[in-house]
Amino acid sequence: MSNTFQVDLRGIVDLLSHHLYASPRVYVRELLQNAVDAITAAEVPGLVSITTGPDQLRVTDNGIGLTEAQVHELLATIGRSSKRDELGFARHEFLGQFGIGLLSCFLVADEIRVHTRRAGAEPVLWQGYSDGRYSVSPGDEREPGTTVTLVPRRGAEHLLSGSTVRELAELYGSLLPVRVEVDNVAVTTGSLPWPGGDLMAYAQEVFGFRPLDVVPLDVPEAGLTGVAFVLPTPVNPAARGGHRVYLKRMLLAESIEGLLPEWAFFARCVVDSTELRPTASREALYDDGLLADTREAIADQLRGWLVRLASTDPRRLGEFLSIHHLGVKALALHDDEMLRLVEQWVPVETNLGHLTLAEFRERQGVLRYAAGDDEFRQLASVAAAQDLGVINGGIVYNTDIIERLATVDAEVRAERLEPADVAARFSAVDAEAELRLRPFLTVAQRRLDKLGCEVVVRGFDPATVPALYLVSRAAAFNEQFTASRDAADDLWGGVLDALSRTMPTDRPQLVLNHRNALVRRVTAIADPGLAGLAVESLYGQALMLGGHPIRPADAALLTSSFMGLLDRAVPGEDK
Ligand SMILES: Nc1ncnc2c1ncn2[C@@H]1O[C@H](COP(=O)(O)OP(=O)(O)OP(=O)(O)O)[C@@H](O)[C@H]1O
Repeated sequence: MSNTFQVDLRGIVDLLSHHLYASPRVYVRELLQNAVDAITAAEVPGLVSITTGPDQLRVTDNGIGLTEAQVHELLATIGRSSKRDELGFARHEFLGQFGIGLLSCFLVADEIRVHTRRAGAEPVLWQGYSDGRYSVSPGDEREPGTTVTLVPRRGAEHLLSGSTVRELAELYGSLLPVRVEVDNVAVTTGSLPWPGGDLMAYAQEVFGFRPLDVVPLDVPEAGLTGVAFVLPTPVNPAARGGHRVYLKRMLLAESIEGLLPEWAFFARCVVDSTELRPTASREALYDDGLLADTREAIADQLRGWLVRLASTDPRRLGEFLSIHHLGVKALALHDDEMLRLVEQWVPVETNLGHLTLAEFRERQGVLRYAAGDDEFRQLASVAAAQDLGVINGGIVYNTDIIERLATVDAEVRAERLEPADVAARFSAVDAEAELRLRPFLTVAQRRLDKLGCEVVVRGFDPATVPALYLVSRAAAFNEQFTASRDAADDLWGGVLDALSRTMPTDRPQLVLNHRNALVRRVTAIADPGLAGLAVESLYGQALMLGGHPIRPADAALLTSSFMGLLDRAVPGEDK
């Protein structure tokens, strides 16, 4: 036995309003679309005229109209559309295709009236109700075309008011190639705002900003033209910005995602396409191969813009990067194009001044970086004095970008600056001076032994730096390790003790600069007590200069050495 599906219209309308369309306001778009399609089918110079009033809304077109048979077939059959071919494919020239758009009127009205006439046929009046009934009767005499009348549902009157309808018709339809009037005033502009025109003003109007630059877009395979506006202020690349997309000049939505690759976060586009397809809700682009190709083509055009800027207008590129460098750098971590852009164009802080990574590599042969800001500050001037370039890897993403460059490009060498690299370039003091320093060094070493620090004297530039506290990575690990062992309970402490026997034992060093006049005077102090206090002070100063953590033992030492020096510096007798 074969039966036919029954359709519960209320259920379908509920489905549309709550699950398909984001807002009942889309009914204006659907009515406009049907009118424009009817005009396209009729191949006449068209006019869509919308009139509003307290009791009803009317949309009249001089399009192809419907015969009585078509009214039964098309208006009363959900999912039936005249805009698909025999094989069910959307016919290219039309906006609609799904055969459900008219139902959106039930989001705002309980009754839809369609008064229509096909040239050479009798006029027909179709009345459909949201409870699923419909009737067909002979219509009054009229010109070929169609008038759709909606009677507002109670509570939905504001959605059919003159001002709302005008706003919506303008929003969706302002670029349509067919003239559309609301209460006798045109809402259509008749032409696309690009390629000519005042696009700066246009961006201000639609997006509310004055772009840094305007990039024309053209993707013939998607029948796409438009513009990308480059944002004049920084944005978070993770916050997806939508694009304004028109399909066959009808607005799809103001905030469409997926049109640009993630790295192009700095652009907002307005485009019109004849080939891209909408989803059934007409609120998003259908995600197919054509959309992927289009995305790629737009990406190429934006990339081309960046490359062009680099060669023709570096000043503007600099401006662009100073606004968007954080986003560009963030994306450089997973996008090779952006990585190259950063390498070539984004200046980073180095101890040789601000340079791009490419410039730095050209001069130094290697991307040598200090992993943290503190490490950089401590070593920058000393390393520079030894002709050792170093990049501040402590600034956002720098270290990750440098390491990634070395991973993707075999030619690039990245090297983390080890304090030992700097120290290796220091010169030893001569044998005679060494001998003279010995008593001082013995005192100094005794004072700093309890802090696990080794004291050495070397000559290095700049002479203004009296002392450096150098911690190799192994020593830094050792320090942390000792701190956790001290804090651990017996069982865990035992495990850590056993481990410590397998660890390298190099200790942090306090390197006193023999070229520094003060240090030279300190090393010549005959009084061991005063020499000890001076070394402790230099130790404290070097710790702070390098931004090293001050442990409780260091703090105690700093206080006692300061008090000791003060005691000796201030004249007078204790009572
Ligand atoms: N103003 C009109 N003039 C002539 N025919 C119309 C008009 N409005 C609707 N129709 C006919 O009714 C059919 C159904 O319209 P409906 O809006 O439900 O779907 P559609 O436009 O085909 O597709 P979509 O769901 O994508 O909008 C259309 O295919 C068209 O044949």
